[in-house]
Amino acid sequence: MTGPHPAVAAVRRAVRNLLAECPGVPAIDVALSGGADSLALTEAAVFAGRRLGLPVRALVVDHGLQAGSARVAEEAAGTARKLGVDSAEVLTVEVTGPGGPEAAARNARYAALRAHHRGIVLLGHTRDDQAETVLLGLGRGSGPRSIAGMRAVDLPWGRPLLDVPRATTRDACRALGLTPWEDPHNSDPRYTRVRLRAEVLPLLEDVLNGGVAAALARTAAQLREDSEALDALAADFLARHGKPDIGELAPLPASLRRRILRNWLAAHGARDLTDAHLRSVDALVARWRGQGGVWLPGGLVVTRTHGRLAMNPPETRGD
Ligand SMILES: Nc1ncnc2c1ncn2[C@@H]1O[C@H](COP(=O)(O)OP(=O)(O)OP(=O)(O)O)[C@@H](O)[C@H]1O
Repeated sequence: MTGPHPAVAAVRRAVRNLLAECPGVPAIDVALSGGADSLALTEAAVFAGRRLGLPVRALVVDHGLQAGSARVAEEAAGTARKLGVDSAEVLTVEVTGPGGPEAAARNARYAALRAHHRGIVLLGHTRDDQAETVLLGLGRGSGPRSIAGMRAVDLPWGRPLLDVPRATTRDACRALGLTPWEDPHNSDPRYTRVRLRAEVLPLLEDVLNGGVAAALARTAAQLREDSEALDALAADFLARHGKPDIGELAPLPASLRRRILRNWLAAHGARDLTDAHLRSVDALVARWRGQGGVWLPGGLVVTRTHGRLAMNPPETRGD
C-alpha cells in the first residue's frame, strides 16, 4: 500500500487543518498523556512540524496520583522522542485545591501546560469526548455554554481531533505500531463519564441506528455559534455600560440578560456560580423598586443601588 494508513492520514489531516487556522504560530506543543488520542496526535504533530518547519515538543504531566505514574510519564516521553519530537518534558505537578481529585488534577494539568507552553498546545480530545460532554451537559440541565462543548481553537489550546472518532486514533496507533497507555480510570464505573461511554452512548447508538456521536458534535457546533453570538452581544453591552444599569438590562431578552450578568459577575471575581445564584441576581434586576442583595460564593455580595448593580466588597474597596 502506498501512503499512510487511512487512520494515520485522518489524524494528520485534522492537525494540518487546525494549524492552517492559526498562521504564525511559533511552535507546537503536544499535551501527551500516553493514551491513544494524544499518541496519535503526537505523531501527526511531528509530521506537521516537519512540513511547516516548526519545533515540536511533547509535554507530559505527572500528577503523582497513581503508583508508577512517574514511569508512565517517562515512557510516554520516550515514545514521543522515538516519534521524532524535538524534545519531550515531564512536568511534575502537585494536585491540591478545590473540587474532587479529578477536577484538581485537571486544574493542575492545565496550569502546568499554560506555564510551559511556547506556542499552541495541542490536546487530544476527540469527537467522542465532545459527544460525552454534550450529553452530560444535557442530562444535567446545563446552559448553552456547556452544551456547546469544547472549542477547537481556544489559544493557547488547540483541539484538532474534535471531528475525529476515538476509534480512528486507536486504529492510527495500531497502524503505527504504538502501544497506548490505558488509564485505569477509563474503565472505572464509579466515574459518570465512564458509564456514559460504556453504557449510555452504545445504547443510544443502537436505538438511533448510529451516528449519535457525530450528531451530538453537530449540536455542540450549532450551540457554540449561538453562544458566541450571545457572548459578543453581552461584551458589547458591558463595554458600553460598565456597571449594569437596571433600566437598560430589564427589557432585554432573558438569555442575553443572564449572559450579561454572568460575564459581569465573572469579571468581578465571582466563581463557582450555580444557576440558582444567577437566577437570584436576575431577580434583583426584575425588582424595580427597593433594595436588596444576593450573596455569592467567596463572600461577594451583589446589591442594587441607584438603579445599578454593584458588587461588594471588591468594588467598595477598590473604587
Ligand atoms: N497527564 C497528561 N499529560 C499531558 N496531557 C494530558 C494528560 N492527561 C490528559 N492530557 C491531555 O488532555 C487530553 C484530554 O484528556 P482527558 O480526556 O483525559 O482529559 P480530561 O481530564 O477529560 O480533560 P478535559 O477537562 O480537558 O476534558 C489528552 O488527549 C491530552 O492531550
